[in-house]
Amino acid sequence: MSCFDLVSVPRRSLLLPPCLDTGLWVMRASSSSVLRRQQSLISSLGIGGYGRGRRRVEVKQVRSMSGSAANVYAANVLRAITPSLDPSKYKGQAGKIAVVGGCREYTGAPYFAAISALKIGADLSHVFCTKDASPVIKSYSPELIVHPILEESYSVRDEDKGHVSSKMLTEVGKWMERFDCLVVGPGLGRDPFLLDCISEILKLARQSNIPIVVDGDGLFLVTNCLDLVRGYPLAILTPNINEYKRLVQQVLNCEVSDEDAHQQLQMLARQIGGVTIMRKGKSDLISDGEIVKSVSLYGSPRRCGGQGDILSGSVAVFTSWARRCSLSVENNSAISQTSPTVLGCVAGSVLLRKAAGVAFESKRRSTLTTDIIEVLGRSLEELCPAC
Ligand SMILES: NC(=O)C1=CN([C@@H]2O[C@H](COP(=O)(O)OP(=O)(O)OC[C@H]3O[C@@H](n4cnc5c(N)ncnc54)[C@H](OP(=O)(O)O)[C@@H]3O)[C@@H](O)[C@H]2O)[C@@H](O)CC1
Ligand SMILES: Nc1ncnc2c1ncn2[C@@H]1O[C@H](COP(=O)(O)OP(=O)(O)OP(=O)(O)O)[C@@H](O)[C@H]1O
Ligand SMILES: [Mg+2]
Repeated sequence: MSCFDLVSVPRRSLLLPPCLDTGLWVMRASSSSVLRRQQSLISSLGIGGYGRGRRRVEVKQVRSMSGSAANVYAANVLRAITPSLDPSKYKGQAGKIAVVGGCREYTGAPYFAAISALKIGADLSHVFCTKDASPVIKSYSPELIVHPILEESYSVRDEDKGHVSSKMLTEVGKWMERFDCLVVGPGLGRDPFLLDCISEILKLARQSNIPIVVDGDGLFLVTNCLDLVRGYPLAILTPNINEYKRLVQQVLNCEVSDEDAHQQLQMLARQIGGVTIMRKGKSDLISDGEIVKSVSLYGSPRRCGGQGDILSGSVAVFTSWARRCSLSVENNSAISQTSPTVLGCVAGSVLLRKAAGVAFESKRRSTLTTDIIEVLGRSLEELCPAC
């Protein structure tokens, strides 16, 4: 069964799978309305670029553009896994996300991840952070549920560490089963005691079969202790350029290759036992060791810090939606074999890039992460209208 079968949810069905290698499309219904829908999807993506002195390039032909085909595929995945707004649903059904991160130095990163999850459509978003970071994060937004339970070495005496660690684990444990996805690492810092505690949280999440997006300092931890995620199919690693380099050196014992980027990523994911990895960059490359997908929608030329944090929160929401989709008996026949973690990465990436592009259109050089968060809803609406 092809991955694109997943996007044949009736309300949103448009196309059969693009052959991403050739960029060719096969029409399910040979009607001009399909073409029109295709064009409208492309225009909602805003495919084009912002070269010097150049506005968006209008796309006239789908057939010859394998990059664009991949982007349309990504938008279709997003549309397929995004749940409809059904009045019979109750709070929590659209997702409960928890971000584990936030310390003295970094309070922005966990906030960006957690608020993005809400803006995209999750019902509840929690943050587990250090005691110092908590009042700051709470003051950014009343929407977030903030748990000041983590401690760094400087605030704990050596003899108290065992007790503090088990108390923290008990606290997190009380909530764990309720979460649909965990994001571990944005703004966590690298305090050794804190990272030891995080290892225990990772083990607990794994026992509870909860998807885990590992980002930022969570990747620093996991790269040095791969067994924490090895062989766990619900683990998603989202490395940036530095984090990917460390991962490749540690696991494959070689340098990052841009020529064999797809093969290297696939090999890396396999070597860690089939975790999903999204290598962030000019194109986001995603692999679970079986398949490799790429999202290269143009986005924005601004590289302000925090965009990866938005992405981690988004991937968490879309992964939990994709899982729900594949668990649903009703949809089973139409759902592809593609793992929900890969689908979640694809959807998160296309949305972030679209929103970054929208924000850049108005803010230009002054575009910041908060500007991108502000247009997440509008961007999602353009890709997947609520009604
Ligand atoms: N507004 C906010 O709150 C934001 C907070 N953010 C948060 O920042 C954290 C780091 O993420 P990042 O993306 O800067 O890490 P990255 O590119 O690997 O490193 C760049 C260089 O710095 C160095 N280095 C990093 N940490 C170090 C440490 N503790 N101690 C010493 N060196 C350290 C690193 O060195 P290396 O790892 O190679 O030793 C590399 O040379 C992470 O928690 C992220 O979520 C971001 O999300 C942005 C918005
Ligand atoms: N050269 C680029 N062109 C287009 N998009 C890019 C480029 N580099 C990164 N991105 C996109 O920006 C998003 C964040 O990636 P980035 O590498 O900045 O993550 P990060 O360093 O972890 O961010 P953060 O500052 O939040 O930690 C990803 O979706 C990525 O694809
Ligand atoms: Mg990052």
